[in-house]
Amino acid sequence: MNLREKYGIPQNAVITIAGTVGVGKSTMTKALADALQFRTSFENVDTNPYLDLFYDDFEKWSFHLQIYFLAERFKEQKRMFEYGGGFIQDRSIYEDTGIFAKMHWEKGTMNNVDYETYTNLFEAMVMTPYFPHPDLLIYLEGSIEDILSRIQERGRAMEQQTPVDYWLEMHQRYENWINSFNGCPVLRLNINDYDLMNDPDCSEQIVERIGGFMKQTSILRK
Ligand SMILES: Nc1ncnc2c1ncn2[C@@H]1O[C@H](COP(=O)(O)OP(=O)(O)O)[C@@H](O)[C@H]1O
Ligand SMILES: Nc1ncnc2c1ncn2[C@H]1C[C@H](O)[C@@H](COP(=O)(O)O)O1
Repeated sequence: MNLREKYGIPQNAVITIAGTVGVGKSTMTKALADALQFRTSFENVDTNPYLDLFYDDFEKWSFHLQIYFLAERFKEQKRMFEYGGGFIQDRSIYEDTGIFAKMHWEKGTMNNVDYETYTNLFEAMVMTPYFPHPDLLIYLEGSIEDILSRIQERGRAMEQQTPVDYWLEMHQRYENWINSFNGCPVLRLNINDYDLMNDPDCSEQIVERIGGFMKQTSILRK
């Protein structure tokens, strides 16, 4: 019996991994997809035509980048639906609007007209009964010190040159955002409570928690 069957996780489940930049979403996505034999849906940073430009000039490129991310995530949503689920997704679509677009608008690096155009489009596409929400959102949380050292260790040039205040603000916004998020069930995992790099049993422990949590939330929803 595989881990998915052992812990009663439905074959068609869609699990999305949320959390601030550098917290460990991609690493968790790979580990869970391997453990559950699920497909992955990644953000593709290397082929994103706006990301470098955006980090060089937030004001000029924030609208273009948000539209690009929205289109990419929507296409991924369609792909997951067409396969009939069974996916681990690296970052949820909700973070684009709830964290990034909102933060740039409030900081003045996205103007009012662009923000309104973007939010109207987002709501028309996502906030409808036709949009399938994930079965579970796993929220990865950790201290800002650990997250900054992970961003450093990963070494993406565009992120290294960004002032630390940007990451501090984002970290704070994530905490506020997740406390009021109600788009789907949320399981919080603290990055100090597992060690995907050195502990071979850790994936199974996480799958066990997911299975228990999904069982509990499906009973509560009945
Ligand atoms: N459980 C972990 N323990 C130690 N380092 C980790 C862990 N998960 C991720 N990392 C490291 O932290 C950095 C950021 O991880 P990544 O998965 O790319 O984050 P995200 O996708 O959230 O931006 C990478 O260098 C990765 O190797
Ligand atoms: N919606 C977004 N707006 C601005 N920047 C974004 C958005 N989504 C992702 N990003 C950036 C943040 C990182 O530099 C890369 C990849 O994110 P990661 O958390 O490392 O997977 O894209």
